[in-house]
Amino acid sequence: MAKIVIENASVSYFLRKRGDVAKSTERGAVGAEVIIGQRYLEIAALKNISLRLNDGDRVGLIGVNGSGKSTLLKLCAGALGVQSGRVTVEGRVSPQFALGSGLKPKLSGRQNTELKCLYMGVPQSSVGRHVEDVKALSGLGGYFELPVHSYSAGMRSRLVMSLLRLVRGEILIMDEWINAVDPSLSAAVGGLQTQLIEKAKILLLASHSQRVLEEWVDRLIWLDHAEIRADGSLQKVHLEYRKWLKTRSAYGPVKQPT
Ligand SMILES: Nc1ncnc2c1ncn2[C@@H]1O[C@H](COP(=O)(O)OP(=O)(O)OP(=O)(O)O)[C@@H](O)[C@H]1O
Repeated sequence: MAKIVIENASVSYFLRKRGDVAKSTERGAVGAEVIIGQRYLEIAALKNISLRLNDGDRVGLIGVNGSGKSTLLKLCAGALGVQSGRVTVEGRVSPQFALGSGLKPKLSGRQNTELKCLYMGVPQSSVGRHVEDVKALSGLGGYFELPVHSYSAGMRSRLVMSLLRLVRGEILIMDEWINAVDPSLSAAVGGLQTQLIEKAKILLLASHSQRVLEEWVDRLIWLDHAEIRADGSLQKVHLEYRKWLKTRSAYGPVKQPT
């Protein structure tokens, strides 16, 4: 049995105060509230979040930029602690969203893949096989042995997408859908993603794409300014979200009704 239970959890990021901090509390169209403390600026990324994900759940996360989606994914993946509240995770977590982050530009595709194997908990005895699998899927050929800083943007994407080979676990946590660079790879990676999602006991997926959400989830959680604004069926919550988007400006605070 896999489950995630979050009880009244709050997460803040803290930044050292520098310069004219008063301006940093100005409200824009995106992001969490910035609070001026004695020595630090506090960004309140999640406030009093409670939610429960059970075996079989296929859940999407939506919300405008900076509403807290990635922070919630990190919390569920055990990559962040809470300031208050409690998080209980039962089952092995696969944080797919972390695949592209932390690539070392000076290391080769092969060396980066070996490091990711360690991070993803691949047993030592099968690292070699997994690295060869990633190389084959990537189609990078000899470039797999060259430093990542020498790759084109598309080649880098190929490496990142091929790292999907290393993902395993009961709870699949995915950030924005990876956009494939060319059709030959997208078919292979798409197939791999489908297999992973079908095998997963719980899927938690943050995406701005209605098409992606409709394909994979049936429950939707809408985050707004660090809080859960709605949690329900995909159709109902997406409709509410779209209506709400029309009432606000993309550049500044919410429009006043005329
Ligand atoms: N490492 C960090 N240090 C400081 N603040 C951070 C950090 N990561 C996120 N934040 C802040 O926390 C808030 C929530 O960010 P988060 O990345 O969770 O949002 P998001 O909904 O995933 O956004 P997006 O759709 O743009 O990816 C934002 O206000 C952001 O500025």
